[in-house]
Parts: sequence; C-alpha cells; structure tokens
Amino acid sequence: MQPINIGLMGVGTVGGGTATVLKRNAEEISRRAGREIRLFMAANRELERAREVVGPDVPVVDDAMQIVNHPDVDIVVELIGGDTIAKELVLKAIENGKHVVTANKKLLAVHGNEIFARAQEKGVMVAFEAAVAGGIPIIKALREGLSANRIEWIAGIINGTSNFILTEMRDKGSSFADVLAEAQRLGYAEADPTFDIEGHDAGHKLTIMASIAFGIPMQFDKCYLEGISQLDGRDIKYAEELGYRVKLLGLTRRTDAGIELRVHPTLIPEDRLIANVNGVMNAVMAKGDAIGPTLYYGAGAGALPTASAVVADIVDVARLLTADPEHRVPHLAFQPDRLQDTPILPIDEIHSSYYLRIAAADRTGVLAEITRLLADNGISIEALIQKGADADGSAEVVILTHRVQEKQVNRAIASIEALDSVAGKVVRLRMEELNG
Ligand SMILES: NC(=O)C1=CN([C@@H]2O[C@H](COP(=O)(O)OP(=O)(O)OC[C@H]3O[C@@H](n4cnc5c(N)ncnc54)[C@H](O)[C@@H]3O)[C@@H](O)[C@H]2O)C=CC1
Ligand SMILES: N[C@@H](CC=O)C(=O)O
Ligand code: NA
Repeated sequence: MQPINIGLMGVGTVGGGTATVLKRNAEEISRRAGREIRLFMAANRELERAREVVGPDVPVVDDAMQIVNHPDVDIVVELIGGDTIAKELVLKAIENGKHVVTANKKLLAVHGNEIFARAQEKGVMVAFEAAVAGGIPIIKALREGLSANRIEWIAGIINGTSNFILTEMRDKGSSFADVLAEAQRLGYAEADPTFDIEGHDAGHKLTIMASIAFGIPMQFDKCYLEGISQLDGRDIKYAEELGYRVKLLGLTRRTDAGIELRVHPTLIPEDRLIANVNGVMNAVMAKGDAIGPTLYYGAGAGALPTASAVVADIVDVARLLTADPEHRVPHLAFQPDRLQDTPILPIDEIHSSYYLRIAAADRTGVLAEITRLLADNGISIEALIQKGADADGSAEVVILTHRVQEKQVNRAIASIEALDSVAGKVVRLRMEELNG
C-alpha cells in the first residue's frame, strides 16, 4: 500500500518535535495507522534549521503554499501559528481536498466556524488535539469519551507558561520576568508571550472546549480574559494562609441563563488535585451529569508532548481516510446542523465566590462599615482576616465571600472604595470550589 504523505508546515518547536516523533516511532505508528506515514515535504522560514531537523531525505521549501498545492500531499500539518498566513494555508489546503492537522488554537478559536464549515463542504478532516492542553488527549475525551453526558462545566489549567511562572515564583521566589524568559527558552511560550500571560491563549483553548462540550459555535470574542500579569504576590501569600492556591483557570459552565466563559486567576482549595498541578503541566476537569467530575492531566506545552497529540491526530486521520465523511466524528462533537446559539453571559452576570483585599484605616468601626456594605448588597462572608497595621495606621482586610453574582460584588466594591477610611482600589479575585 502507498504511504500516507505528510506535508509539514512550520518546523519550529512543535514541528521539530513532530518530525522527531514520526521518525523515532515510525514502526509503531505505521502498525497503528495501517499504512506507512511518511514525512514527504516540509516548509519553514529558516530552511537550514528545518533541514537539520528533517534530514537529507525530506525536501524543504520556504513557501508553504507549495505543500498545500502539491498533488501528492495527503495530510497538511500546520505548525506555523497565528491567524494570517496559517489561515490562508489551511483554507487553501481544504479547498484542495487535503486533510489538515493543526496545533493552532488561535486560528480555530477565532476562525474555526468558517474553517469547519469549509471542511464539512469538502468532506475533509481538520484535527486539532494539540491545540488544547498540548499532549493531553482532552479533545478526544470530550468529543468521544464523554458523548453520553450532558456536560455541566469544564475548568482547566490550560496555559503551561502561566502555570510555570506561578509555580516558579511561588517555589523559588523567582521574578516574573526571569521565569517568563525561561518559559520562552524552553519553547512553551507563544511567539507573542502576552498571549500567555494576559489569558488569550487560555481563552482560545477554553473557547474550543466550550464549543465541543455544549454544541455551540466558537465565540472567542465573548470570552472574558484576565491574565496573571497584574497578580500581586501578597494575594498569593494570603490565599495560601487561607488554604487556597492561585491558578490561572479557564472555566466554562452551563447555567439556566446562558454559558459562562471566562479566564482569570482563581483561588482553588489546596486539597483539590487540580490545585496541585504545577510547572508546565496542564489539567482539565470536566463534569458530566452521568459520570460526575473527571480529571485529565499531562504536559500542556513543549516539543515532544505537543507532538504526541499532533501525531495521534495524523494516525486518526490516516485510519479514517477511506471512511465516508458522514461516518466520521463531527469536528465539534455535535452534528454541524445541530449546533445551538446558547448565549454567552457577560462577566457581571456570572456567579462566583470572591477574595477581596481592602486597605483600610486601622480604627474602630471600619470593619463594621465594610461588612455592612457587603450585607447591603446581599453578600455574606465566609472568612475574614486582618493583616497587621502599618506605621501609617492602615491595615489590610482580606474577606472571602459566599457565592454571589459578580455585579453585586462590583456594586459593593464601588461603595467600599468610596469610604474615607479605605485607600485605593479593592483587590478582587474569583474563587471556585471545583468539587463537582
Ligand atoms: N510551543 C508549544 O508548546 C505549543 C505550541 N502550540 C501551537 O503550535 C504552533 C507552533 O508553535 P511553535 O512550534 O511553538 O512555534 P515556533 O515559532 O517554534 O515555530 C513556528 C515555525 O514556523 C516557521 N514559519 C513562520 N512563518 C512561516 C511561513 N510563512 N512559512 C513557513 N514557515 C514559517 C518559523 O520559521 C518557525 O520555525 C502555534 O500555533 C502554537 O500556538 C500548541 C501547543 C503547544
Ligand atoms: N504557549 C502555550 C503553548 C501550548 O499551548 C502554553 O504555554 O500553554
Ligand atoms: Na490536547
């Protein structure tokens, strides 16, 4: 039987890892796929670097369109990134009737609706396991393993770079800038690392998971994003004193009013498994109505872990090449004509519990004023601690609230900030129990 020809576009961190895994495990991979999987051609901006990686037998070009238009390429693997040239290449590959494997979460979160519609029309597959939580087979789990369930919520640590930064800062006291530079050196960070630290990358991945979990179109523009760059070390420390870890969490939840879709630093009780996911590791919890809470853990970034997912997708596509398109697993788990336009809730309509840190004058009556304002807004207090008074007579009050709608907390914060006895802005972080 003829080998299956792979056209590899982008031979950087993930592309290099993919070439390595295809070569290293060639025998096992072909036994699984039923055919030899051959790296047929590669494209990379830096030709020499790519040649060193793929070896002398694989032609390397600098114009990836040559791969997309090559009549003998069966599967195009897009590992360039971004949503400009990558979008052009993927759409052209689909138009040419080629199957696509990509790790590009931004491309799918922003343009996925168009890409999957075109792929559906042309009867080709677009596989994207590597786009969410790197090597963890979370797309497979959500799309196939949990297909009996009504999924209630998904919560994940899905940006390896941010988790690496938070862990190194906590464990080694390293500076934010130094750890970010290390994450870049290790190939974890996006080409523009603000995507990692400001929550965009996690938002892209969460958007994709929400779409698959709830059968809704991709709606990245409605995803609430807050990253870790503004986190204050004091809040991480106080949270720990109260028994919580702070993680950058992506959370999507089905409610009667609509779907919550949000990424932000989150306090999680320290005894939850997910609170103890450290370094570049990712973890995703998914709660189904039948199975209850489930947890998936593994490396979320890096050359070989991400290549693991890319190559698994290549094997999947290879196995299904001859299957009637109607009998393949739908791209977004639900049949394309059965997606629903369930609304995504604006952030002030979500429900959460909250951590509040307030700089208040250390004098009688201030605490009573603050707690009264919270009560006036229907907010009840779960815990309250006061941190020592400074020389200037101000103290820090840390309050944990019970679950409440975000707009109530915002109202309470505005009136607390207006008190003469309160200085500056109230720090507000969201908290999630994640106990099913
Ligand atoms: N690095 C990681 O751990 C992970 C990355 N991803 C995604 O995988 C994709 C690739 O990421 P990395 O490998 O980290 O990036 P990278 O920057 O290491 O590699 C990209 C490669 O594409 C090449 N390139 C850029 N423009 C090109 C063009 N017009 N034609 C041909 N080649 C071109 C560059 O020369 C470079 O070698 C991105 O979509 C990223 O979001 C997904 C999961 C994990
Ligand atoms: N930059 C991303 C790479 C994987 O998706 C991350 O840090 O998680
Ligand atoms: Na994955």
